[in-house]
Amino acid sequence: MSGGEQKPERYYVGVDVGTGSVRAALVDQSGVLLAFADQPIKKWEPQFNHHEQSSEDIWAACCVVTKKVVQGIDLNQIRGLGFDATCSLVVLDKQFHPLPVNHEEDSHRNVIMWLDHRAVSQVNRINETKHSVLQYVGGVMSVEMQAPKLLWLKENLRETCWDKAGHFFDLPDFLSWKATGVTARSLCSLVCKWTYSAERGWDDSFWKMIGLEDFVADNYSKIGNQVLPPGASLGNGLTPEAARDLGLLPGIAVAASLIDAHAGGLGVIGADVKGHGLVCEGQPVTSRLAVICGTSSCHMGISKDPIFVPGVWGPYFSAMVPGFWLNEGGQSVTGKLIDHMVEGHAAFPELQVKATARCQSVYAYLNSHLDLIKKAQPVGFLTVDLHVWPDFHGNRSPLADLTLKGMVTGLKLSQDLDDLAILYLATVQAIALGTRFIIEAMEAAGHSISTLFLCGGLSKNPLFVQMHADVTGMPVVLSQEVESVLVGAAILGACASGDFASVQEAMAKMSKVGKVVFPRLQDKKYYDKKYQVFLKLVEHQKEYLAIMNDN
Ligand SMILES: Nc1ncnc2c1ncn2[C@@H]1O[C@H](COP(=O)(O)OP(=O)(O)O)[C@@H](O)[C@H]1O
Ligand SMILES: O=C(CO)[C@H](O)[C@H](O)COP(=O)(O)O
Repeated sequence: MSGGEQKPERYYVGVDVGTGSVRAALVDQSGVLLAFADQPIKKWEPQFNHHEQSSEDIWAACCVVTKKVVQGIDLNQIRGLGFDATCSLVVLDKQFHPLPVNHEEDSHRNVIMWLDHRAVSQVNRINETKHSVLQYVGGVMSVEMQAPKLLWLKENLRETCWDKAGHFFDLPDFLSWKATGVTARSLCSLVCKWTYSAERGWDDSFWKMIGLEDFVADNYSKIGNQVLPPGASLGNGLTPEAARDLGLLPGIAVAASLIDAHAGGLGVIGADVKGHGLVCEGQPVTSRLAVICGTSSCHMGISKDPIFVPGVWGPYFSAMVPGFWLNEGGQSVTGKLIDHMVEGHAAFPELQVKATARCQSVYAYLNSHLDLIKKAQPVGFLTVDLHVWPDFHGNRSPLADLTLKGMVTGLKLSQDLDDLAILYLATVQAIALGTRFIIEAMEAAGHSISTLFLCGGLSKNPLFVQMHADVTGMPVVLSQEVESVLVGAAILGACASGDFASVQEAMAKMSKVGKVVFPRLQDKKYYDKKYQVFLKLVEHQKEYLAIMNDN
């Protein structure tokens, strides 16, 4: 806790539910984190591509971390509470009790996680309709969105789940309901994951066409017919029951929520960049791309007018920054891919022992190991003959092809630590090359991006950050607060409290530039060649498929 007599008197609590853990922070009016706590959450993978969680487990973790960050604080000084979360699907019955989303009928597991790919046949059928709502999700609906998952539940768990269901929530909206008892949904979740339009509302013809006419018949009461902008104050604020659970006072303002990537965007994109030598200083905010890198990476670009980017989600109106359109590019697994590559390598046990002996994370150890083996050359040059295509969980953007697979070329008959470190480097580079691929698609459609604003767990990795700068040729801005997603959640609480007149005002006051990492332009030629190979990899993958499918 920071001391001093000038302590601001108004605090906000931000709660961020990621894929692997729940985090909370106590944040002051200038966006400084005064306390932080985190807690892992449970995940189940009962079969390949099925990923489930428990809303009760998640809420319990929210309570643990919130109680921790407000310890020792005069609770009267806490003015507002904001939640963000992954865009997972929570299913409750008519009495708001959890319903099973699995064949095992385990009602504890009532959340289909965002990365769950069970609804492939459903999403293919939805895309075949070519309905006009698909224009607003990049032209192709993702299996990670809610409509295919809902259809899967109707087709596969009719009696045990679908017929009993009373409420389908996006996880961010579940949390605000739990805190306030208000079932209103956030415009962010409904627009980005449920095909709701900020201008036109629900499109009856879409739900009828895909076989979910049930929602139309009951006026969308199960998926939300009251919609509020993120940061709007909900009902009478925190209920006495939720206040007891969270260790806060009843009645404090609770905001309509955001999806986690969008909260990260709010936490970083509005910062005052004066004095950092950044080209975006003289440019509109639309020249900034927020990249939120955790289990997945999300590339959030805003525009004054709608921009249709094939394979990039959106354009979504007012889903992140009010009054702006949002395009959201993404890579479904990034942090998860790095962990997969590192943990699956034969030298991982040796890495763990050595990193533990030095009291380092495995990533910090690998980064210093790469520095040792690179000798005089730049570290990135160690992968001259090792290339990775990172779509181990399909391509979210800009190809929007969930059938794509990962590729590695340049393997040797070696399984030592050097080999692991270089494979890790090639994976990090592949993720950065994927970001470049997304940026090029966004620019080809009309965006003009000059600067990246990175946050999320992977932004703590200096190699990941430098590779994003080198591969894209753009400066990367890191925020003063590493946990910028939590600043975004706190901005919501601050807006709900009425202490700021608008989300824009809160963003300008609460997000701050920390460090800027510039690209090593002298290495540009090398990364241009790596990018050329990168694009060839997917071309070749498609060729292999065509050969194998040829009768
Ligand atoms: N200190 C660190 N150094 C390097 N990478 C890290 C660090 N902490 C987390 N990561 C990476 O970030 C990922 C998780 O990011 P996080 O934002 O916590 O995810 P989520 O929000 O999805 O729960 C992990 O998969 C890991 O690869
Ligand atoms: O779809 C998304 C945002 O629209 C995110 O990928 C999803 O919410 C998971 O986020 P994270 O990788 O931070 O856990």
